[in-house]
Amino acid sequence: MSVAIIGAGVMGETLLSGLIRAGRDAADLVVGEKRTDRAEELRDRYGVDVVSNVEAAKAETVVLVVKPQDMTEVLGEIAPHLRPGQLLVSLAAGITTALIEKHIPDGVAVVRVMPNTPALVDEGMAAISAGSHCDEAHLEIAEGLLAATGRVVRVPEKQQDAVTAISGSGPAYLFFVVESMIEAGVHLGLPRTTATELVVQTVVGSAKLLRETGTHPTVLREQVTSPGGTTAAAIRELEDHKVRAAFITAMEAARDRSRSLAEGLD
Ligand SMILES: NC(=O)C1=CN([C@@H]2O[C@H](COP(=O)(O)OP(=O)(O)OC[C@H]3O[C@@H](n4cnc5c(N)ncnc54)[C@H](OP(=O)(O)O)[C@@H]3O)[C@@H](O)[C@H]2O)C=CC1
Ligand SMILES: O=C(O)[C@@H]1CCC=N1
Repeated sequence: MSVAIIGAGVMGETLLSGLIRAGRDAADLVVGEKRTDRAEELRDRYGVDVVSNVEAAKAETVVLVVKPQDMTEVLGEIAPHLRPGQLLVSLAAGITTALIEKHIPDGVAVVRVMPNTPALVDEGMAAISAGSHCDEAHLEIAEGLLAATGRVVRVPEKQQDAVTAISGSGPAYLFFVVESMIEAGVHLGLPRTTATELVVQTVVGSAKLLRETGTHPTVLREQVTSPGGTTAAAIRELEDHKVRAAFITAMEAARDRSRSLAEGLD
């Protein structure tokens, strides 16, 4: 099964590297990339063929990983070369399957995916939704691609903007918390390297605890919070600074931005 990736930036290269790690034959993968220096880099690094978008559009499965703003231009370029029976998988935030279907021939199936960057270490979280001409076999192909780099769930497409706000952008919020805790450690007088090691291992350990025990995060937080102790003092400050409310409004903003990304594209 041949797979083309059009748009090999951060997310496109993440998917490409995951497919290679998972044992896909580089001979069955092609990348659509215009910049010659980048094409050379990808050829050297992964042993894949780097071709024009038009050439890439001949693959059985074509994965679009360009920015939402570039999507209609790329669709316009490849649409005359797509044929019924192919599968088009879009990883772009905010771009609906209906918008994509307007630009391509009838009979080309579309799957919308929201992945995230932990896919780079095979701990990705991807949510997939079917377009209107998509059957179970198409969904399984898309699932197979994303399962190479982590977990995959199916969601109704109307949930994709919320998914984008939670797991798509989510790694950035956690890195922001990590940065903030490291700065706090430095503020408290710890060497930066020590603060970094303490925070990174605390995040990894806490994530493992959540996943491996399946215990509710509230219970896990209560287990850390000794009566009248240090954690209670810190959590009170986080509540006073409305950090919980800030998370909700931040994710509403991400959801709204996802909804508006396709504005002006038709
Ligand atoms: N980064 C993330 O965490 C996530 C990203 N996504 C989605 O993935 C998509 C890509 O995002 P990201 O990887 O961050 O962005 P990048 O800017 O890193 O990647 C976009 C890539 O598309 C290339 N490109 C632009 N126009 C064309 C074209 N006409 N033909 C071929 N390639 C083209 C760009 O090349 P050049 O640099 O030469 O312009 C660039 O390499 C977006 O739609 C985003 O919503 C989804 C989930 C998570
Ligand atoms: O910031 C963005 O728009 C993309 C989509 C989800 C994560 N990164």
